[in-house]
Formats: sequence, C-alpha cells, structure tokens
Amino acid sequence: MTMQENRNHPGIPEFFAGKTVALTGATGFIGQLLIEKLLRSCPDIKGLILLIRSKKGKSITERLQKIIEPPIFDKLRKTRPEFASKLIPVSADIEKPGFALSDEDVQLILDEVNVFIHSAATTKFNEHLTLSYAVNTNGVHELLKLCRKIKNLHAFVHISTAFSFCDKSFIGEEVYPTGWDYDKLRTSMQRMSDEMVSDLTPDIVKDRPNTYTLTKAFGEEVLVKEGEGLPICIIRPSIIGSTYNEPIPGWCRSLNGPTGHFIAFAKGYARLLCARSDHYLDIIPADFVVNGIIAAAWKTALSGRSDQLLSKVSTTKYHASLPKNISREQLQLLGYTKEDESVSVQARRKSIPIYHIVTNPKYALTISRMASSMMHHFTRYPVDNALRLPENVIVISNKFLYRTCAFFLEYIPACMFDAGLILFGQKPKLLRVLRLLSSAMTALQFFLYNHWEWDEGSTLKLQREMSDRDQKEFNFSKDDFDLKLFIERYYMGTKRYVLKEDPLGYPAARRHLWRLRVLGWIFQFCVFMITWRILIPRSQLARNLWHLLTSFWSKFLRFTSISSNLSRFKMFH
Ligand SMILES: CCCCCCCCCCCCCCCCCCCC(=O)SCCNC(=O)CCNC(=O)[C@H](O)C(C)(C)COP(=O)(O)OP(=O)(O)OC[C@H]1O[C@@H](n2cnc3c(N)ncnc32)[C@H](O)[C@@H]1OP(=O)(O)O
Ligand SMILES: NC(=O)C1=CN([C@@H]2O[C@H](COP(=O)(O)OP(=O)(O)OC[C@H]3O[C@@H](n4cnc5c(N)ncnc54)[C@H](OP(=O)(O)O)[C@@H]3O)[C@@H](O)[C@H]2O)C=CC1
Repeated sequence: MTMQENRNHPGIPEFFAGKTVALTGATGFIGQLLIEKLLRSCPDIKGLILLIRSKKGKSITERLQKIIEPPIFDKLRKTRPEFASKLIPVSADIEKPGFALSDEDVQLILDEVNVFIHSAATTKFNEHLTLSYAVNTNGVHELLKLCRKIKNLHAFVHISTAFSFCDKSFIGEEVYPTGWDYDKLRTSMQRMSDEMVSDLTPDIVKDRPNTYTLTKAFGEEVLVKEGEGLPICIIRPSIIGSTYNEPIPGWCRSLNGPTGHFIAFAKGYARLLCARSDHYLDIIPADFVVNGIIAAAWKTALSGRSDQLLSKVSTTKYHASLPKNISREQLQLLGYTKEDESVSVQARRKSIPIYHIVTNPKYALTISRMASSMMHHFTRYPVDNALRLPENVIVISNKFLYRTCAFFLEYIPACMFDAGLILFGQKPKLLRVLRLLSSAMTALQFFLYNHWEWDEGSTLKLQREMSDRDQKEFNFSKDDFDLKLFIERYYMGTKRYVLKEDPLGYPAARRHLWRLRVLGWIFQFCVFMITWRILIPRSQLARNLWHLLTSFWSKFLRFTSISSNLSRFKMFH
C-alpha cells in the first residue's frame, strides 16, 4: 500500500503540527526560504530553533532580524504578523567542537527537536581545504553526536549537492566511496601548516573540481559510517536558481551559481562564455528544493530508520580510483585507504534514502538555447547603465580561442574604459570585474564541460506518495514546469533583488541601449573609414576591392530602380 493510499498517515502540515524543527544554515539562501515555507504552509508548527553564528559584529538576534527582512516574508507579515515569535535563535558555530553551544541550548535541542535540517555549508568552491572540511565534513560528525542524544527525533535531513560525486557521469541514489578515510585525513591535516595543505590539495581533490564537492562527499560518508540507527535522508539539489513561484517568483540574493554571469552579460561587462554550447545546465528552482526538503523530512519520519531497509540491499564491492601524482605510500599516510569496508557500511551506502532534486537532460536547456533566450531578456528588460550592448554574447568551447578572443573583445576595451575613468578622475573598475569573472569562470568551468544524469526514482516515488493537496502545496514536480518561464523569472529576479533595480526604469534603460547601439554604429563607421583612408593610398588590392564594391552598389541601385519602375508599370496595365 502506498503512503497516499494509507489514510492513517498524516499529510505534511498535519505531521509538522506541534513539532519543533532545528535548522542550520538559517541565514543562507535555502535556510531563509525554508523558514518562510514552514511557517506559511505548516501553520501549526510549534517552533523553529535556528542555529546561527554571530558574524561581522552582528549578534544572533540582529542576524535573525535580517533573516526575516526581505520581501519573501511579506505574505507572512500580512497573514500572520506574529510569526517571528516561533523563531528561536541559538548561538552555534559549526567550525567549533560541539558547535560551541551553551549547556541550556543543548538541553533545549535535546528536549524539543523532532526534525533536524542541516543546510549549513561553506559553498565557496575554492575554500581552503581545512575550513571546507571543518564545516562540510566535521560539521556533520558533530551534528550526529548531538542528534543521537535528542529524545524524540523523527527525521534528520542532510542537504548535500548533486555534484558530491561529480567524478561519475551517472549518479545513482547511493553514497559512493571517495577512497579516503576522512578521519585520518583530518588528523593528517591537523599536523600540517595551511600552506602544506594548500600544496597537497590538488592531489587530494584529484578528479573533482574543488574542495567543496570533496568535503560534501565526505559529509555524506560521515552519515554512512556514523549515522547508523538514525532516521536520516540526503537531499542532493543541482544548481539552485531563483524561486519559480513561491513565495514570490524570481527571488534570489547573491552572485552564486549562474547569477553573477547573468549580471556580467546583461551589463555588457563580458561578451564571451567559455563553455560547450550543447552542454545542459541543470538549474533547479529554489522553491522546488525547499518543498523537496520538507516532503523528504515528512517521508523519513513516517518510514522510520533507514537501516530497516538494509536487508533489501545488495552488497557489491566498490573500488575507488587512486589519485596519481604523489606516491601511494604518501597518500596512504594522508588517509587514502584500500581497506575493505564492513558489510553494514557497504549496505548503508545504498540504504540511506537519497533524493536528487534536479532537472536532468530531459528538461534542462542547453547553454546555447539559454544564451539566446537570455539575450532576448537582456534587450527586452535591459539593466540600468549597461556598459555595452548585451546582444552579442558568444559561446566558445575552445579554451585557447576563448582566451585570445577575451583579450581583444574584453580586456582591451576594459583597459580603454578604465583609462577613460582615470582621465575623468574616477576609480577604474572594469578590469577588477573582469578579473573576478575570470576567477568565477575558472571555478565554474568543470560544470560547463561535463554532462551528468541523476537517478530520480526516489524523488518521483516521494511525489506519488504525497496527497493531491500536498503535491500542490509542496510542489517539486516538473510535469507543469516551464523552464523558459523560470529562466525569465530568474533574470527578472536578478535585476530586481540582486541589482536592486526598479523595473519601472525600463524606458530609460531602453533609451540607454539605443544610445549604445547608435554609438556602436558610429564607432564601427569611424574604424572602417580610418582603416580605409590608411589602406587606399597604400594598397592596389584595397583599391580594386573598393572599385568592386562601388560598382556592385551602383548596379544594385540601378536594378532596384528598374524593378520598382517595372512594378509601377504593371500596376497601371
Ligand atoms: C547570455 C549568457 C547566458 C549564459 C548563461 C550561462 C551562465 C553560466 C554560468 C555558469 C554557472 C555554472 C554554475 C555551476 C555551479 C555548480 C554548482 C554546484 C552547486 C553547489 O552545490 S554550490 C553552491 C553554489 N556556489 C557557488 O556558486 C559559489 C561560487 N563562488 C565561488 O566559489 C567563489 O566566490 C569564486 C567565484 C571562486 C571567487 O572566489 P574568490 O576569488 O576567493 O573571491 P570571493 O569569494 O571572496 O568573492 C570575491 C567577489 O566576487 C564576487 N563573486 C562571487 N561569486 C561570483 C560569481 N559567480 N560571479 C561573479 N562574481 C562573483 C563576490 O561577491 C565578491 O564580490 P565583492 O564585491 O564582495 O568583492
Ligand atoms: N546554492 C546552491 O546552488 C546549492 C546549494 N547546495 C547546498 O544547499 C545548502 C544550502 O545552500 P545555500 O543556502 O545556497 O548556501 P549559502 O551559502 O547561502 O548559506 C550557507 C549557510 O551556512 C552557514 N554557515 C557556513 N559556515 C558556518 C559556520 N561555520 N557556522 C555556522 N553556520 C555556517 C552560513 O551562515 P553565515 O551566514 O553565518 O555564514 C549560511 O547560513 C548547502 O548545504 C549547500 O551545500 C546544494 C546544491 C546547490
């Protein structure tokens, strides 16, 4: 019998009624949306305990005020103005042992929490391995220690990434071995200076593009090796874009993922994208991710512990590939291991429920189609004060060609622009922006050249098990998903919420684009005339070409006047 058929199962809002949810990463993009959605769609929830650290001189209560400030909370502000009374901030730093929680806060968590959602992570790709490990891997270890002591824990939802095993092209619903003993690696790193760790990082990361994906994979391995007996599930979203529908369409707030590039192209800072044009970019709306997380918490709580499924799982042996540059002995000293895993660990790799929240090639857009629909939006809804026309973005897959073109089409104009700014007594800015973009482009490169496909079996099953009402209220189905509309909303949201531009500024922005277009024509005409003036007196070939062109032009004019006279003649006879 499916869960939908079993009428004894509560629906999602009924399940959360009277329950307390703990959340890490509450100040983050997803954390903020989760808080809003849980309060809005599960009105009888008892409370949310938010694990927040103080940062940049801001206390946790000040940071809580910031969390609920944005327009995504406007609906709640209208319908339930007292909603903030359900939010309990506690001070927690994931990098510290035991999260540096106070004794009272630990007690509160142990007594009250029913569902734990772990969303905190350092999402910077090029983060130092030590810090990335501390947050994305050791954070999970510390959290499991805490969760074991919680009196009434129904579900532990861990947010990972669809790219944690991006060294594979088909990604199944299992936690593959990284080949590393993450704990031994941690001890090795503790004995090393930061510089030594940086030097060894490429050998440790190896087939992955960055420290982020490796430490997130370790985080999943922690769940396998240390999470036995707990009601765990893993959510793996792909590239999270803006919201599609709720609480408002197009909500986004940082330059992460593709947002930074959208802005760079819309503003005309960049013209070239180094990518494979037939590559699929797997972007998923943030509200789908949030709804998937809530539904997975509900399902996990109702299904019980994941190890109850152990008997159903076959135990195949895994062989992870060995990093190559440094010697096997050195790697083994660091924590690379060939030891066989126990049968129960091998089984748990496949038994923990994993939900891929992805578009998959069936629904995703190729880069070239995305670029052409983006350019359409750039001109239809132009950003304010664009530097150049955003109409001619070129996708180049050859890296050498890209670098050559970037030099002429991006760097030289940027130098000229910055020189102009200096002449007018202003600070140069374009070269800095280009340097940042180039660093972002390098960091994102791997994701623009490789293809992945994910197993979505459990995600689709989860959707089927939800009631019709819950499927609508907590929607993450792609059945009625219009990817083009989503991309349009994403771009509009970037303009409105990240650039903080008034959409009513369109006519002025459009006039500005026209000025740029006319300036462009004048510039091209001048370049043409100057080159011509230099070439005509010096080259016979240029003179022949000129004669050819002018004679073609006069023939063309004569032909058009004859044909228009002919048509007039036909009209009268
Ligand atoms: C017409 C054209 C349309 C075509 C569309 C195609 C667009 C292609 C885009 C490609 C997108 C591919 C995305 C793949 C992502 C895979 C995701 C895996 C999913 C996840 O699980 S992770 C979550 C997402 N995480 C990120 O996106 C983090 C990315 N950022 C970084 O890793 C680092 O910030 C970066 C970019 C390596 C720079 O690091 P660093 O040099 O150390 O500098 P800072 O981090 O301190 O930042 C300095 C400065 O840069 C700004 N910044 C941050 N990110 C970007 C960005 N993507 N683009 C431009 N600028 C960026 C940052 O805000 C700072 O600005 P300040 O003004 O504060 O100095
Ligand atoms: N955004 C994306 O495209 C994708 C994200 N994911 C995953 O989804 C989850 C949420 O991502 P998202 O919301 O976008 O990330 P954000 O970068 O927006 O937020 C990260 C959160 O983690 C918190 N955090 C980081 N370090 C610490 C620390 N030492 N102590 C306490 N809190 C800390 C941050 O708090 P603070 O404000 O204090 O820094 C912030 O609340 C992450 O696990 C990420 O790996 C997966 C796929 C794609």
